[in-house]
Amino acid sequence: MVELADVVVSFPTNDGGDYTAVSDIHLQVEAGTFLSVAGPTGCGKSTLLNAVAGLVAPTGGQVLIDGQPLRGLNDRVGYLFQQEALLPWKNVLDNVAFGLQLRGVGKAEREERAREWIWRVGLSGFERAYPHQLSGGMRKRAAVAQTWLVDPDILLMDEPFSALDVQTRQIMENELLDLWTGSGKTVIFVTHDLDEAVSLSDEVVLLSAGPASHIVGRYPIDLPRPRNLMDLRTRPEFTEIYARIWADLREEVMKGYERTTANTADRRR
Ligand SMILES: Nc1ncnc2c1ncn2[C@@H]1O[C@H](COP(=O)(O)OP(=O)(O)OP(=O)(O)O)[C@@H](O)[C@H]1O
Repeated sequence: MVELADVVVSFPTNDGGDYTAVSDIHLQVEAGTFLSVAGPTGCGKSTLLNAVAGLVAPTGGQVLIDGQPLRGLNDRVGYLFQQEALLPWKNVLDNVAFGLQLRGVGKAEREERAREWIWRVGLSGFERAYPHQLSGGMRKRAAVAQTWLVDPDILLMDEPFSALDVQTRQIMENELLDLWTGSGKTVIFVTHDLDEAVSLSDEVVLLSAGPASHIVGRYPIDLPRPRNLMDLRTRPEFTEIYARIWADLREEVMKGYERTTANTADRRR
């Protein structure tokens, strides 16, 4: 289980002060849950993921993994970013196998395991291709294989599909659910896209507008699984829960927007 116990994260500002990004975050994520975090832009979604990854140390409170306080980097997580994570000078096989190479796994074994994952994500035949020779969707598939291959218990995903076109994105979301189903892995998925959050998740957590962003709502998503995302979005149960969360999110988005425009007006004066 991942637990954020009264987590506060502040960053130093250029004028010598502090900016509190998130505050009083109390959240328990049961093992095997698919949880999404949504909220207005800049509210601190990535900061929370970074805290779970151990890339950012909380200024207050703590992150607990199976009840143990996290110190330093969290070696149980795999992190899938929005940005390209593949190394441009390595081919698909070497990119996918890279995590195992870092762990000292021998060449023959890591290549065999990488080939298995390359096949699972539909990239067989492209083992020797370099990232620039692949489409955005194929690069994302390779990154999914790279993350999944090292078999992390916890997957942190920061808007992983946002740069993809709509159709590729839907295909990737479906594939992600297929991979996750039955894996027992805990997923914490950050997205701007409420539609994506509702369709994929067991629960959606909504953060308030920053600064000192906190949790304003937790919404269990009781849609049946397995889900076919191509059909799910037209179902009345989907639109009902979507509309409920959107009403709250919209309020936070407007608050964030008003604060940003007020700050801009102050600076102009
Ligand atoms: N390393 C840092 N140093 C200073 N400020 C930071 C740092 N990282 C994040 N912040 C600030 O903390 C706040 C939250 O940032 P974060 O990237 O977590 O938000 P987000 O919700 O993921 O944003 P977006 O939705 O735009 O991707 C922002 O105001 C950001 O400027």
